[in-house]
Amino acid sequence: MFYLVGLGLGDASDITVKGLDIVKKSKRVYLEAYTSILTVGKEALETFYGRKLILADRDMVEQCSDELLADAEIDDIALLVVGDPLGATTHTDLIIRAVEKNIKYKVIHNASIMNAIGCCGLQLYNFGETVSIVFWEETWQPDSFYDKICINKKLGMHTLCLLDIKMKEQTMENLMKGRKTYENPRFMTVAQACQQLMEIIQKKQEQGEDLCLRDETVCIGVARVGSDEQHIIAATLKQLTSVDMGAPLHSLVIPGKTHPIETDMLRHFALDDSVKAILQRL
Ligand SMILES: C[S@@+](CC[C@H](N)C(=O)[O-])C[C@H]1O[C@@H](n2cnc3c(N)ncnc32)[C@H](O)[C@@H]1O
Repeated sequence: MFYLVGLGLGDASDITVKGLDIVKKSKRVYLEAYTSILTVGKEALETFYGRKLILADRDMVEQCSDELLADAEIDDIALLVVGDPLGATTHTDLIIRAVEKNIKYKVIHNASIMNAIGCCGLQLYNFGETVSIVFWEETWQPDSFYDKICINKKLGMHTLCLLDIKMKEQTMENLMKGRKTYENPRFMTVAQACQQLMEIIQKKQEQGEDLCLRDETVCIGVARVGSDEQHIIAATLKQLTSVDMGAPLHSLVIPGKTHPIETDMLRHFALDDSVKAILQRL
């Protein structure tokens, strides 16, 4: 059997009882560590699970699935994925390859950023399409995520923005060994995402386009959701460009039309009185 086991969002103890049983009994256990991270490294997971884990990089999962799935017809093989195995990260390609090899599979679900984002006070029912904000390079500065945010906003829907992770192989290994020396840029911060959004707004303004986002639009930055160090700040887009949300992972939420209860919750996370005043007028 091939198991995809979700690890949740916080630390080693967020695995489900069912997931832990599978980890303990599986012949090989891989840890997918390139799409997301926990606040603890591989060693802490190994100590908690009481067994060794094999690091699975993007190449192994996407190009060398034969190696990963080897003997899964007869033995139990598990792939651990931070969050939910099918939340935001699509591991469906791996499932398709298992099915094509006549390997049975099971998904053990867990909390995902896709549902835990409810912690910011906005109703999950009212979210539109999730977008990814990628690191800009000198010659590659895509802004299609802005258009999607505008489509959601026009429909009154909130947007969850997942922020880019650029990981070198060595970086991943260091991280998984629990070394918390995060070089920049590796995990996009809320401030970096807001900076890129401000640049897009400025460009659109110069081109005379209608704007769906402004410097003073209240947005919500979240960091390390689901961990003991979870941090949530509601502030204007401009303010968020200089707010330090601390260690990764970060996400950004752009509210659409807010219900009074949602606004009440946002007020609890307001950076200062000026943000509370804007929320009061929504
Ligand atoms: C590609 S998604 C992987 C999602 C994961 N499989 C899940 O179900 O949560 C990774 C992105 O989600 C966001 N993210 C994941 N976990 C997070 C957390 N605990 N706090 C804040 N953002 C998080 C970050 O923007 C990160 O770059």
